Amino acid sequence: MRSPIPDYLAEVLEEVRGDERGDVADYIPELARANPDLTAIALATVEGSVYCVGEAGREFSIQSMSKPFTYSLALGDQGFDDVAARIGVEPSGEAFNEISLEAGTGRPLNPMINAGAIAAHSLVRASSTAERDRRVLEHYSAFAGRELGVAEEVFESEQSTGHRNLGLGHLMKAFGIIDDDPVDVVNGYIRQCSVSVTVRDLAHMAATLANAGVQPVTGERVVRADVVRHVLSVMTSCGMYDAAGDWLTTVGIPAKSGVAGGIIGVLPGQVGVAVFSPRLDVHGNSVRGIRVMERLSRDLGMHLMEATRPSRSAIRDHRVESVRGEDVTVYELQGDLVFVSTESLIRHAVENPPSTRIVVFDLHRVDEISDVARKMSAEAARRMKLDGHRVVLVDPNGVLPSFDLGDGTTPEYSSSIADIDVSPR
Ligand SMILES: NC(=O)CC[C@H](N)C(=O)O
Repeated sequence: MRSPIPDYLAEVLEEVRGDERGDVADYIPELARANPDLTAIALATVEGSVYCVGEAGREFSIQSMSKPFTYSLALGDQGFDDVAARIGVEPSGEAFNEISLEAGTGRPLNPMINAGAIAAHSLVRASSTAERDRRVLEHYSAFAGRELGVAEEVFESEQSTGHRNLGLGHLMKAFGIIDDDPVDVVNGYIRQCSVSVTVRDLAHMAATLANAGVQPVTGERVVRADVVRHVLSVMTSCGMYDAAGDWLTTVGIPAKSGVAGGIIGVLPGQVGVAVFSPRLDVHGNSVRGIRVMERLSRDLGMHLMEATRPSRSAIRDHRVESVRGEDVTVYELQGDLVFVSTESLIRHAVENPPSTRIVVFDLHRVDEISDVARKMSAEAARRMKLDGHRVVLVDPNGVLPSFDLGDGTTPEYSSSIADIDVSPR
């Protein structure tokens, strides 16, 4: 069988190919030379598979899609508080290159507009500009899972016309937001924007964010999960500049666009997608790219705010079973235990208190137990013990390693229900 997924993506691509609205960016001379008809889509999963259609091997500059990745490096280097002292997390509702800084402090509103991205670049720890450039490039490469390079002609082209960004750099230096030489910092920022990527690279980079910071193919942990959560939050509220609200309602996933025509989107826990097509709308976002994202969101059920069926019930079966002559209550659990599914389990046990001495939680069909679910079940188990029950866990896959019930004791484990020790204690 041939996978239907590339065929589906090809159909989406064909649907937008004829759309000739918008113009390629021309304020960076090198970008004005782009072929406006190129279009490519890539989708990469958190399991490492990737599907590409269109001109997917074509390299183009990452531009502003670099911003979340540099921000993640700065957050890892400096910590949340020190970064927040210099860069806000509020949507600006303004164009990406707006010359606007917070009144009084000179702090850029967020790291997705140029001002904030320049400040974030300056916060990447390094003892020289060359080292900073190298660390940034290595960081992006780790996300992509291959060694990336800089398109020197794009760098030089933007450097020769980057007066607005230089202006922002000087302003922020005057406000003490950046410590280093503003010309060096802005050059470094322009260099990061000039890194060459394909949609395939970008999809893997986005999938690494979707995978809580672990590159799905190489298995490398590139950033901490708490950093990813922070970055995705800021992408959600600020990633599409003055179109962020419209984007969140229609597409509904954290995303970032670049003026070379790329857009990345991240569906946490599932996929990273990337689109490339150089014609831009007035906000500087790819026209065809937006249409592709809208369609994928609709077809693939990607909108984050989709009120889906509540997590599946945790209880697959609740029965009383006889083990060598003794009745035991068995709760057979399933799926991922998160707050709501554990709540429903506890509620069920409160409303229908087990009548047997031994109560068994059979976890062999449970995939994962979240932190809060583990704490809730430990407390519930402790209370069941206080009510006079013996609580036994059947956990052949080791999803719930031994833990303190909160009273200095640990739970009892059994390899199977049939093996439970029913002798009186
Ligand atoms: N939106 C963008 O992609 C802008 C990036 C570009 N390098 C700039 O600073 O103007």
